[in-house]
Amino acid sequence: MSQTYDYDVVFIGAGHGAFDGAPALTAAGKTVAFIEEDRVGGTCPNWGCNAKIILEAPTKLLSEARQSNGIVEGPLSLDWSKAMQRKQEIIDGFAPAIQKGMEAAGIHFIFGHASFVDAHTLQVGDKQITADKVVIATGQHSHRLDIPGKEYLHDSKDFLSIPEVPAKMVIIGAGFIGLEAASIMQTAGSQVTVILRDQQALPAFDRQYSDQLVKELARQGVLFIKNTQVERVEENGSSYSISTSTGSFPANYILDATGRVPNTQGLNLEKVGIDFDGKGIVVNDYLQTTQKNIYATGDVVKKRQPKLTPTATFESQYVVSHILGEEKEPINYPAIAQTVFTAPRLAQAGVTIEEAKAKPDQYDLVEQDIMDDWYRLVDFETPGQRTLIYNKDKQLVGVIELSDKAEDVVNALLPAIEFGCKKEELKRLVTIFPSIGYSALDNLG
Ligand SMILES: Cc1cc2nc3c(=O)[nH]c(=O)nc-3n(C[C@H](O)[C@H](O)[C@H](O)COP(=O)(O)OP(=O)(O)OC[C@H]3O[C@@H](n4cnc5c(N)ncnc54)[C@H](O)[C@@H]3O)c2cc1C
Ligand SMILES: NC(=O)c1ccc[n+]([C@@H]2O[C@H](COP(=O)([O-])OP(=O)(O)OC[C@H]3O[C@@H](n4cnc5c(N)ncnc54)[C@H](O)[C@@H]3O)[C@@H](O)[C@H]2O)c1
Repeated sequence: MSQTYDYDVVFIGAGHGAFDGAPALTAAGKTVAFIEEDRVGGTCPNWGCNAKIILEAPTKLLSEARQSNGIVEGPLSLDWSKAMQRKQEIIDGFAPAIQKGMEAAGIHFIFGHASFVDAHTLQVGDKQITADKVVIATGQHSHRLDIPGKEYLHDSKDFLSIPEVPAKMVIIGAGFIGLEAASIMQTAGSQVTVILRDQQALPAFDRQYSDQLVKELARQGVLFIKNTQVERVEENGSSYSISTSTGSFPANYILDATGRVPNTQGLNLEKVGIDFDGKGIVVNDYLQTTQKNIYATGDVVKKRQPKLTPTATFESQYVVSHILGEEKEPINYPAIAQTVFTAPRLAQAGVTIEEAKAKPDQYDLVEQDIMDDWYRLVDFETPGQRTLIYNKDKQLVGVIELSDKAEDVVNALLPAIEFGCKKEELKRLVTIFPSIGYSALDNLG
């Protein structure tokens, strides 16, 4: 233990930005504490990825059955309250399990809101905690529209506990959260309307692909209202009326899915000279803030890389290696895979179509219709497409796919993208047949 401080390292926040890396510190003999103001585990296990994918699972079964052209038949129905109960039972186990695991690794928990007193001192309630190094891993919270009637809007945390399937649901925003919620609820039986302030859904993805996903969700019944500003919401008996620049829309439930904002509030960052803005905390190539003994990881960091759980994990592990002196090089992000968990999925990794088209001297694009592959018929897949991107050395450097299994295809191709494999080298892999992994690697253009 340090001579002068209570702890060698204190993490503010107990999400993936903290708990994936921290045990390596105690294993190396460092003293470590987590300060957490809410549930241990943070967003992903409690009100993000895990809750979402558990709720989506039964709707996915329903979609697959519907796609089977009458082979799987019968009066199929979804019991939403049972789906919600199952989600809650699984989720309830995460926070205690993570806390137990961390405590077994020798990490202390301090509960409350942390704010800086100075670069080595944190205030939590009436206690002051000192540390040689601090890691800010405070994540993000939902952006909330500031309009008349905003009290009738729900955020993603509320949505993941929605008690019943509303007859009509309006979703404001067509990013990850908006489209995943639209896909789940339309399949579960709601009439979903998604309001976009501009033309394009999912700006993180190539326009041709995001348009194709919107088209597919519209075919399933989701109504998309583009180029529309939401102006106000009024209560109308047991429902609501949403007034916009292009008309009024009725709803029984409204989801405000207009983005997420870094949790920099109430930390007293100005006082210790840490630079930040609306996109997050400024860090250098070692994830150090403008105060060198204070690092930042995960969603709260201002960065180009997607703000996802595996990114937070990678950063947490990097920071710990840097603190231990094992890693002296700047952080070198790998290809980061990402998926929108709609039905169908949209997934990508590596060089994007936009980047490839901007540098035709460096990249070649191969566009593929996935339905050319017989294996896609096995699970009654809906039509989809894939683009592979190769560099001039014929190494696979990027992929984007819209299909029911896009996340597994991108995961299967990720090692090839990250380690710069050529098509001929990948032919050496003897994978399991028949499977989506085989299919992904067998059909490389
Ligand atoms: C609805 C939803 C679905 C998502 N789905 C996916 C997905 O499918 N796949 C994926 O990869 N990513 C997904 N994400 C993103 C993913 O959840 C985040 O990238 C990840 O949780 C970031 O981890 P983090 O540790 O940086 O932050 P968080 O998990 O948000 O943890 C931060 C913690 O800090 C605490 N905290 C904040 N301020 C203070 C303070 N001052 N004092 C004490 N404690 C504080 C918070 O209470 C919180 O527990 C989703 C997010 C949402 C909202
Ligand atoms: N599958 C996943 O991995 C997953 C799922 C959910 C969330 N996430 C993470 O969480 C982040 C946040 O997701 P998100 O969906 O909240 O944000 P987002 O940035 O993906 O989408 C926000 C959407 O809201 C729109 N918007 C913003 N302000 C608006 C306004 N005033 N009126 C109308 N529309 C407005 C934007 O144009 C955009 O389409 C994601 O970027 C991602 O990092 C990941």
